[in-house]
Amino acid sequence: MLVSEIAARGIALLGCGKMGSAMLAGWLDQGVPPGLVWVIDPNPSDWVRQTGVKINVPLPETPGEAPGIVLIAVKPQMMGEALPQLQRLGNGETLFISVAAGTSIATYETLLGAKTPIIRAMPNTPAAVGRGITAIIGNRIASDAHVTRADALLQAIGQTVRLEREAQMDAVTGVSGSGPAYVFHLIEALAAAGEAEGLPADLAMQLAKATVAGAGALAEEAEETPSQLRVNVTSPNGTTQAALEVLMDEAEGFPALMRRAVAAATNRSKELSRG
Ligand SMILES: NC(=O)C1=CN([C@@H]2O[C@H](COP(=O)(O)OP(=O)(O)OC[C@H]3O[C@@H](n4cnc5c(N)ncnc54)[C@H](OP(=O)(O)O)[C@@H]3O)[C@@H](O)[C@H]2O)C=CC1
Ligand SMILES: O=C(O)[C@@H]1CCC=N1
Repeated sequence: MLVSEIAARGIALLGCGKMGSAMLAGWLDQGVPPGLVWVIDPNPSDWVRQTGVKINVPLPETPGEAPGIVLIAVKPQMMGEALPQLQRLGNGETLFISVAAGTSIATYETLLGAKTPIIRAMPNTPAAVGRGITAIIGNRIASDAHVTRADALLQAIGQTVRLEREAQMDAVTGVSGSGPAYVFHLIEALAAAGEAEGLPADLAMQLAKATVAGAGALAEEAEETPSQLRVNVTSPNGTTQAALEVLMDEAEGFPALMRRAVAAATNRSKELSRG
């Protein structure tokens, strides 16, 4: 299904910051006419302003003319203030898709009505270059056709995966939603370590970025597992082995640290869901 077909009845984007803009860029790239997009955001960026979308224009009131899709991309903390203006589109023809972390389907059903088709989604920021991954799950009202439409719309910014249970969303947020930040921090730390070993800062950063980008591409494209790819780098008693003995330390190494980091993000997502 083409994104431009899905957008035929219009898309309203509530919140057009980093994530909303990444999605908007993906849709426009895929041929969605800007005139079919309503952006609701108090401070749209210069980029959003020059796209030609309708900005802070009242949505049509007439039944049948309301946007077919509302995509919610405000911070969870702003939801109480932002969402009520769209309440009248609940319990109707409009499909709601939310990318907000830690805002449960039940919260939307309370605000919009239990008969509203709702898709909860968790994307990540590589969406800005069309390389995101978004996990999705629908409420009981959402039909296969609704989920397929949401899936196709979110594929404009990368891969999608469908979840079996909403409860999985907290761990998904901890792994892929927040995950890009861990990788960016890895780049920072790798470059800083290179500098500490005497490399100039810009050279260390270039090496670190290209290494992470290249290893990521290889992990996605190669037939071998990441474990085998790691083994392929590691010569017996060589340099990599020396580093991995530090990184794989059971108590203080990378796996233990990552376990704690992902648990912290997952728990924060659960806390946000409780409100
Ligand atoms: N960034 C990320 O990596 C990811 C974010 N998410 C989720 O995406 C959502 C958006 O995050 P992100 O794009 O990073 O945040 P941003 O702050 O970049 O974007 C949110 C936008 O909403 C605007 N806004 C604030 N109040 C209102 C309102 N009342 N009505 C309409 N718009 C409003 C903000 O304007 P202003 O700046 O002027 O306040 C801003 O432009 C969040 O719920 C987050 O959990 C999900 C996955 C990954
Ligand atoms: O930090 C956050 O809360 C959001 C959700 C996932 C990534 N950013």
